[in-house]
Amino acid sequence: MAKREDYISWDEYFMGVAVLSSMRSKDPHTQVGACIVNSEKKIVGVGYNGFPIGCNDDEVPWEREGEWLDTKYPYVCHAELNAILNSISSNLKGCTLYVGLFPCNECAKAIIQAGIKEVVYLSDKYAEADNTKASKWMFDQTGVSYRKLAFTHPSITIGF
Ligand SMILES: O=c1ccn([C@H]2C[C@H](O)[C@@H](COP(=O)(O)O)O2)c(=O)[nH]1
Ligand SMILES: [Zn+2]
Repeated sequence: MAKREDYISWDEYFMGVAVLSSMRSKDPHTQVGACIVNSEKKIVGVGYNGFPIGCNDDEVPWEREGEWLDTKYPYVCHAELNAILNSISSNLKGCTLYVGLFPCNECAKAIIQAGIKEVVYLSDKYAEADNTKASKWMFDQTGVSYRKLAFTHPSITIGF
């Protein structure tokens, strides 16, 4: 019997883990997941956007607009930062980060400082925002490559 031919690629597999992680997010507007992979194609960290451990999910706001302190923005911990902080390895040098949304400037700084060398993303919906432009400038300066996921499987179904 011949081997299966419709298996998913490594990129699809790791982005699939990132997307699955995003399904844990409680953000009603934008759910982001991230998956860090080392040079041996082993997953060393995953994360999603959410409030810090100990912050009550029911008390913190998920608003996007209004007084800054009454929005989610000062409190939410981004998927990429959570993946880095959750990592099982203290050394992320040369790793690739798969993420649903192009990293913001704060995450870009953490990615660079951690030694991650490649970012694979799904959506760049905030490409025109200054913080995304700053991320790309920093990645270009520091040799962190980035590319949009190329896929042959537009959807992956998980059933239980
Ligand atoms: O690099 C990033 C940028 C954003 N996020 C998170 C932070 C928020 O929970 C959402 C963005 O919310 P909007 O309502 O789309 O402004 O995405 C992230 O995890 N990583
Ligand atoms: Zn961020």
